[in-house]
Amino acid sequence: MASKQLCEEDGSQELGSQELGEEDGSQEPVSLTFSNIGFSVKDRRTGATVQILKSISGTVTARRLMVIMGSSGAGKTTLLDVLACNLFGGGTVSGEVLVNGAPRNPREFSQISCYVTQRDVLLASSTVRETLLIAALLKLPRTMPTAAKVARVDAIIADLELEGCQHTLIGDEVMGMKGISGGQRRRVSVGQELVKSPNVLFVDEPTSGLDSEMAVSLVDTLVRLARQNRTVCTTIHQPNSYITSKFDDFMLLHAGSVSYFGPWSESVAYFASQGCPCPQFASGSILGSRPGPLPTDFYMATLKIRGDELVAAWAELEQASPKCLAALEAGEAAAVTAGREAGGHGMEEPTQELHAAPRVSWPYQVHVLSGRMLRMWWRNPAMLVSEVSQYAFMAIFVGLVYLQVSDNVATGIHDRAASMWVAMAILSSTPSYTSAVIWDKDRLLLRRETQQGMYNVTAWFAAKTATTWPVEIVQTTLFCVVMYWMVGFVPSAAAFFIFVAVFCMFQLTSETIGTMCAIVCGNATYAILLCTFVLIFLLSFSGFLVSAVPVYFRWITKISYLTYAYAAVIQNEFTRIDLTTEGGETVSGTAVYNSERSGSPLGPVNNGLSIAANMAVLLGITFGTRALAFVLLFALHKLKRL
Ligand SMILES: Nc1ncnc2c1ncn2[C@@H]1O[C@H](COP(=O)(O)OP(=O)(O)OP(=O)(O)O)[C@@H](O)[C@H]1O
Repeated sequence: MASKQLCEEDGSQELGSQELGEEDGSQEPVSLTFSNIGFSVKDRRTGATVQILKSISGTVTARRLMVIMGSSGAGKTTLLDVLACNLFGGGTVSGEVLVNGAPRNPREFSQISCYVTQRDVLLASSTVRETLLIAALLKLPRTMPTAAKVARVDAIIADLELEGCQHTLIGDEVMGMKGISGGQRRRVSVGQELVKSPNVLFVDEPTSGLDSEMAVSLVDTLVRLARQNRTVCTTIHQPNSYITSKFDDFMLLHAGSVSYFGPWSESVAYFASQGCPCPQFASGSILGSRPGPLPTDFYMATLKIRGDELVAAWAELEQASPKCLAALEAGEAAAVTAGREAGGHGMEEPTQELHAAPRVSWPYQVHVLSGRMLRMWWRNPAMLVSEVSQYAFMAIFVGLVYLQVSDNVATGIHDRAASMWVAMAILSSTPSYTSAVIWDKDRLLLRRETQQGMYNVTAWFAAKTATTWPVEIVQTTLFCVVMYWMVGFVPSAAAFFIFVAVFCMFQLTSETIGTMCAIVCGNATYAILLCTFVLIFLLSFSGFLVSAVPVYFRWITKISYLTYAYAAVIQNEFTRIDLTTEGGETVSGTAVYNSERSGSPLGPVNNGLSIAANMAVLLGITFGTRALAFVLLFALHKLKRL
């Protein structure tokens, strides 16, 4: 019943043909032909080339469900990655992929195709409904009314039987957020892709983690989608007999090569012709009346024993005659007739012009993403509380160590300077490490969703900055409020606000440095190592230690944000206070800062710039590093190295 709903919707019956018509206009039958596909990577240890896919050829046709099977490690996912233009992390692809007979344009192809990957990459803090709604809001054309987008989400929820958990969080056990089950996650991933009603749908192991009833229902959905003029290619693990009865075309891989490709219905006869009769169908089977293994189970078992032989036989056959392609063409004609008889879409001539629907505007992308990022904070109060209490605890710690510093020259100078230095050491490491760890989760979601064409990487970065920076500023302000008054710095509103402003810029820069390290390294462990190295480097070459820095490293003090931040807060404090000696003599703090008094320890800190000038440079560094982080992100995203 629910399934019917989705079909009707896709047939533009329910939601207004105007809006969907626009989208369906691009829903032309697409056939994907690939020949001699190879994929190789370099072995990290030996440097030798490892051939993962070897000369794979085939066709995926509209209205037919194409299933790729093979043992674990046979190359199914890699083949889907190649066909879906979803390769990350290097490797060399060879061969040719044609879309409706014309060379594939990856950009255009990504707009008409969708890929449900094996691993579900979903935002833990969103509910099922929100996840699908955000996909609909960002993926569907801007000309489509929001009500129609919501209606489509409703239809998908019904079709994938997610009504019962639509308001449940996706969740993440590692984060301590209880959420939906593994099977429900799989369905949400498929639903995210169905939102755009793609022409071509790649699905990697859609049934893994599902019970058999749900697996059948999902495969039924894929068949239905195929019959609606779509090209559907999927890998499936351990299908039951009901599921195999739905297969149209079938490719069997063994160690990166094809051992059979053609209509599913002909596979039994083909294996029999190679001396491997499937017991279930063999006449005079020794199994008698007992049911034999399913053909798929039999093929997998046979490949284990005679895999190389079957691969060689198939290669020979392919060279001799393109039998499989001819068979597929025959199969396609049958499917079209079946589609007509079933009252499906009328047959349209395949076209080579693939139209992309206009995407939603950039500000709208930022708006939707910002909302989602903000929700993440209040949906996960434990995370918010732990962040805030962490800063409060650190501030109390510094405050207690340097509680109410004296105005005595002997200790007052040192304690003020040291407390600020310790605060900066804390506010350089904490936010940078946190952002490096968070990036690890963000990266996968960003990669997946930009690959799905949901939004631009620029929109994500703008939303991230717009939502993270206010939280960072609140945390730093809290830190400063507690520490400033506990340590007993000069009781002046102007001095306090300058102190807060400098520390906020300092903290934002530290956070960006952590993000940059994470973007470059690609994982949190290496990012934290790199971050530690960078921060130690910058801390060692700034402040008190400047005079000890070798001449050839002096340039580092000039670019270190610590130099300017420290000079600003020290100057802000010392130029407003007077200190006293043991003998009761009054010493001006300004004189101490300007080293007009012999033995002043602040000489190396004074960089000759005013407070305003130091703050201006710090502001420039804050925005400069942010811009640099964006350039890095953008470049690695373009190079598919995220
Ligand atoms: N970038 C890569 N670098 C090194 N090896 C790779 C790379 N990509 C894939 N492989 C290797 O290629 C082989 C095929 O991997 P693939 O994920 O395509 O297999 P699969 O058939 O989908 O397996 P499964 O069913 O277990 O998911 C595996 O041995 C895998 O380790």
